[in-house]
Amino acid sequence: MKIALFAGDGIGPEVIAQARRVLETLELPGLTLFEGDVGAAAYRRHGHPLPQETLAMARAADAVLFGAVGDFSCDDLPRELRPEQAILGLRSELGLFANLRPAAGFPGLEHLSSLKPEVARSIDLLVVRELNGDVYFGDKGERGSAGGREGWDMMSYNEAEVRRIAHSAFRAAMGRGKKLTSVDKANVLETSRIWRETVIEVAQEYPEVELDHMYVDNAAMQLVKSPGQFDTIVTGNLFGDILSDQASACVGSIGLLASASLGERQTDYGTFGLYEPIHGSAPDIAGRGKANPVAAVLSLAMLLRHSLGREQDAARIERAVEAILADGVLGGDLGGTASTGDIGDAIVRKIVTTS
Ligand SMILES: NC(=O)c1ccc[n+]([C@@H]2O[C@H](COP(=O)([O-])OP(=O)(O)OC[C@H]3O[C@@H](n4cnc5c(N)ncnc54)[C@H](O)[C@@H]3O)[C@@H](O)[C@H]2O)c1
Ligand SMILES: CC(C)[C@H](C(=O)O)[C@@H](O)C(=O)O
Ligand SMILES: [Mg+2]
Repeated sequence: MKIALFAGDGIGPEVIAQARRVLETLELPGLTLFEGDVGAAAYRRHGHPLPQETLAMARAADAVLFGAVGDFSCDDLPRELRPEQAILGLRSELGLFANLRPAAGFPGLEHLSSLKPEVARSIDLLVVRELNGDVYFGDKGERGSAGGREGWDMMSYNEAEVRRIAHSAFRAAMGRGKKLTSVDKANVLETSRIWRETVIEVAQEYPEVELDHMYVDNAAMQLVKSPGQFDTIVTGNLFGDILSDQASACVGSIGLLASASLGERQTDYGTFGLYEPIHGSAPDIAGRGKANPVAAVLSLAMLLRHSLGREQDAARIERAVEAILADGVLGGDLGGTASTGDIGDAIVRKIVTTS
């Protein structure tokens, strides 16, 4: 079993260090870890945010655990050299089109949500975000116009792209509450019209799943008004990016939400995937022990479940995280005083003492 660790920039290395400690606590037999450079760190060392060696390491691994990329010092670089291209490049080069972003309340943390506790308590949803298409990967550029320089980004989805993410979402919904909400902007966008029609077509193959459709503006509103109505949400790359950050504040903090990015490649142990917190490199708190490592640790749990077939180890980690949060081991993002290392310590201790 091979796991590639790409820590990246800002708080990436801080949270990945804690996830690594948790992984090492499990003492999995036959596990090899590799470390690769991504993001601004890779740009400084190799002149590129996603060096060929890193991509090759990802391809040779059974799974990738990713921290975060992004550094304001790189804001003026051409787009293809910006740190964010590392994660975008990995997602597209590795064919990771299905991004699973679960958001569920943690018992005892309801009062720390941005919502009323009784509303926060009802959250248990999964955002299935398409990750290889949309305005992210369409043609883009800058051109002259009567109004001065004009930036443009092409938004598109074809039926094949929508069909494969719809299948992923319907399958995910089958394993959950059998309710799927497709989020689009079909009242305005042609892209969304094709999206909606294709999702309806795929739905024929999943008669047990109740499907509904919601415009993204309404979905953003419903997510804070009554998030308990959502079970599984399927949406495009851009809408999924935005709604998942919003869902994290409904749960309590962006430092809590994990993600899995999956494609079609199967390994000896499961489905190849890349796992990362939904948050970024958080330059405002980087290097000060203030980052919440829970999202990275829960991303490790998802990795063990989906890519290594180790459900019991995944569940052990998730139980430990829930327990330490209920015990009140909270970082600054949740109004507490625990440092990144304190939270990692508490998770490791909980795993060891409850096994
Ligand atoms: N997948 C990724 O690597 C990824 C994801 C999002 C943003 N980014 C990049 O990260 C950089 C910063 O972007 P941003 O500020 O918009 O988003 P961000 O997610 O890095 O931070 C948003 C806010 O949440 C806080 N936060 C984030 N993670 C936290 C954690 N684990 N614990 C406590 N607080 C946390 C930050 O301090 C900040 O106030 C940019 O360069 C952006 O492109 C990368
Ligand atoms: C860093 C950026 C390219 C990325 C995205 O937009 O997908 C991030 O916001 C995320 O959610 O993983
Ligand atoms: Mg994002």
